[in-house]
Amino acid sequence: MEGQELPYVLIDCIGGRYGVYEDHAEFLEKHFHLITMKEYLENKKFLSKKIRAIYMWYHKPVIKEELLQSLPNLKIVASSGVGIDHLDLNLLSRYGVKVSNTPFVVSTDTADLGMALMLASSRRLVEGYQIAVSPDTEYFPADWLGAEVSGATLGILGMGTIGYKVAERAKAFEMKILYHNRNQRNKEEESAVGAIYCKKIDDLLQQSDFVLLSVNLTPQTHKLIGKRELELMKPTATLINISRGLVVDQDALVEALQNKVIKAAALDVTYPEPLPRDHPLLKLKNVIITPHIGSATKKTRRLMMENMMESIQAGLTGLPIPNEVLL
Ligand SMILES: O=C(O)[C@H](O)CO
Repeated sequence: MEGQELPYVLIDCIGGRYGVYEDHAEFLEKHFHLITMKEYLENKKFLSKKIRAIYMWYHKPVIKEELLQSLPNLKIVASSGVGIDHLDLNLLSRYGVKVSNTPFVVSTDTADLGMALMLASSRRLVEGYQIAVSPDTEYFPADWLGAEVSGATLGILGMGTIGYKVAERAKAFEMKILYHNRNQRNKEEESAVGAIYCKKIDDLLQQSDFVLLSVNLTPQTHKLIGKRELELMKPTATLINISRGLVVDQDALVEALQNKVIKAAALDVTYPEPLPRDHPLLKLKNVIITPHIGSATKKTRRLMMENMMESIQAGLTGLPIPNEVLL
């Protein structure tokens, strides 16, 4: 409203790999007074009482207790994306700070990426590209074959919104779909996509040609896939991870890939991100890695920003917060 001061909202920075996009910042500045971390640190005395919300774009700024102590009027943290493993919800709740995320707008793109990774890995797109552009390689190497996706068995670990969207896509590829959910079995969704519920993860691992991880990272799913689980998979199977790197024991994965315990891996997430340049996963031919781009399309990132803006506005005016994350 005219004459009224815009609410002060803390962001990490504008621009760069994890910074708020410039066009998003331009839009947000119509509604908020954006303060970067740098500005905040330079003028802490004045700003600490002013800031009422944090706009947390790609897990930044990092929120530690010290920051919360210095922001007495902080009401809400709006976090981009669906995963909230980077937030200490108990700590935030102790400081009376509400949290929101953007779960629904990211699911379609993330599911698309899961399919893209499965297809790229099975049909060896990255290697194929290298063959096509390399002047020295034989153009159609005789024994250079991929594996078929259509008709193969896909095991989805974590049939939430993203997992379900992967299943819808896999159905169109005539795949046999298995799934496992720790907590709920959804019979309606299951029959809509023709998926078969596996009560035991082990059954899913043993039967799948592709195992796709779309679980949240929680203490229960931390390193859910380790040496034992990899050994249960078929030697011809591929592991696809669109959830969080820490859902997989990465050392065990490297070993399994080097020793051909499983055939391949296609990963949008690792730990750390990015991997150190000399990491063994970057040297293996049977691995495809993308830089955590599940939601990285123009439209989705814009929707995420709009969701976050709406949550902050609701949080600051006492209205119900869309996509509030409850403890
Ligand atoms: O959780 C998500 O939506 C993305 O992986 C970014 O954190």
